[in-house]
Amino acid sequence: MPPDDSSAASSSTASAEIYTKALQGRYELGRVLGRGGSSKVYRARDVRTGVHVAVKAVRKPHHPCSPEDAAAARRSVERELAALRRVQGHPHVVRLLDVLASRTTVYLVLDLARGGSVQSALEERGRSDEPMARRLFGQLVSAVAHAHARGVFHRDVKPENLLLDERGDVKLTDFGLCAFADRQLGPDGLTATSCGSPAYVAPEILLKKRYDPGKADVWSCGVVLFSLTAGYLPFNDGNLMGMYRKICSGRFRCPKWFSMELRSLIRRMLDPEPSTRIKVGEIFDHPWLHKDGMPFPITPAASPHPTPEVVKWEAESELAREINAFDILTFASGCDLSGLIGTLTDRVRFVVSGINAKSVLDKLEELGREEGFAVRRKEEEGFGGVLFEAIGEKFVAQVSVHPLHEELLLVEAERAISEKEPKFWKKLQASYKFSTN
Ligand SMILES: Nc1ncnc2c1ncn2[C@@H]1O[C@H](COP(=O)(O)OP(=O)(O)OP(=O)(O)O)[C@@H](O)[C@H]1O
Repeated sequence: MPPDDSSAASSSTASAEIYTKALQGRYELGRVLGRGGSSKVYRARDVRTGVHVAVKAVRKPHHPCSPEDAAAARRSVERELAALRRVQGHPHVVRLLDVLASRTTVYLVLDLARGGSVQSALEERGRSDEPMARRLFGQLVSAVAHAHARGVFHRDVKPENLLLDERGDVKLTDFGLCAFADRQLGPDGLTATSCGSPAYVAPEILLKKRYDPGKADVWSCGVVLFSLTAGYLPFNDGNLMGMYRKICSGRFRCPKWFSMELRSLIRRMLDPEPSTRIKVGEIFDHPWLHKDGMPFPITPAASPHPTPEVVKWEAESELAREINAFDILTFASGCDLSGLIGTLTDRVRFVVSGINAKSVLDKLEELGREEGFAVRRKEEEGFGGVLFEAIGEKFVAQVSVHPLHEELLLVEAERAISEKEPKFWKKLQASYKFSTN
C-alpha cells in the first residue's frame, strides 16, 4: 500500500535506510516493517526531530464497499486509537506519538520497536530460558494489568503483538480488537464478541459463552508463556477442530525442562474454567515470577533521555496531537457524512481565538440561511457542526468547530458536492480571515 499523501515528497538516506516519500511534510517513510489485515507499517523519520518512528497506515475501505464494512473498519481504527490513548504512559505499551489522516488512510505514528516481535525472535532464536522468559512475561503481564486497570482488554495477546525495543524490552501493541470495560461489556461485566487468534483464544470464547475479557487475556498470556519457554504451542493439532477440542478440554503437556514453579503457573493460567483461573493481579504473587529475586510489580524501565529538541517538540506538539487524533477522524474525515467523502472537492481549515464555539456556529448558521441553504446544526458541549444543503441543487458542505484549548477553536469546512462557489464560503473566509490548505 503506497503512502497516498502527495503534498510533499523528498528523498534522503540515513544509516543505510532509504526514506522517500514525506507524509504531509512531517514523516519521511522508509521500508515496510510489517503488514496487518488492513494495514502496513513503515519505518519512518520525523522530519522535525530526526527521531525514527513507526507509521502504521490503516487504509479506509475501498469504495464501493458495504456500509457495514465501512462502519466496521472505522470502528476498528477508532477503537485502536481510543485504546492506545487510554493505555499510554506504561513502559511496556507502545507509545502513540501522533495521528494523521488523509481521505483514504489513517496513519498512527508509534514508537519504533527496533527489536522486531517476540514471534520473530522465537522463529529466529528458538525458545527462551526461564530467566529470559520471566523478564519478557513479567513485562507483558505488567502491560496487560495496566490496560485492564484503564478499562481496556486487549483480546489479541500473542507473540506477533509483542514488539521488542532496542534493549529487548516488550512493547504491547495492536489494540484493534480490544474491548472497553465501559462500552462492550454487559452489566455482568461479560462480553460475547468472539475474537483473537485461534491458538491463543480462551475456551470460553470458542464455546461462544459470555466471557470475562480480563480472564481471556490471562489465558492468552498463558499460551504466550508456554510458547516462549517450550518453543511450541501448548494446543496444536493438524486440524482446527482438533486444536479447539484440546483448548476446550485444557489438555496440554509441559516439556520435561519446565521447572515445577513454571508448570504450576502455566496450569493456573491455562485453566479452562474461567472462575478458577488465576487473576491477572495474582500472577505477580506467583513464586515463579520471584525466582530470580526480580521485583514485582515491575517498576518502569529507566526512560531513555530524550534530547532537548525532542522535549521541546513534544511540548509544542501536545496541542497538535490533540487536534490530530479524533478530530481528524470524526470531523475532517466526515464520519457523519461518510457517504460524501469520495467526492470532496474543497477543504479549508483555520483556527480562531477569543470566541466560543456557540458564537461561531451561530454565525455559520446565519450565513447559511442568508443564502437559502437548508441548515442542520449539531451542537455538543463546547463544539459542534453545521451541515449546509442547497435544496434542489448539487451542493453540500459541512463546517465543524472543535475546541483545541480554552478560547481556541479549530474550524474546518468541507465542500463535498459543489457546482458553484457559494457566497457564504467567501463570507466565512472574510469573517475569520482564514487561509486555505
Ligand atoms: N511500532 C512498531 N515498530 C516496529 N514494527 C512494528 C511496529 N508496529 C507494528 N510493527 C510491525 O508490523 C506488523 C503488523 O503490525 P500490527 O500488528 O500493528 O498490524 P495489525 O494490527 O496486525 O494489522 P491489522 O489490524 O490490519 O490486522 C507487526 O507484526 C510488526 O512486525
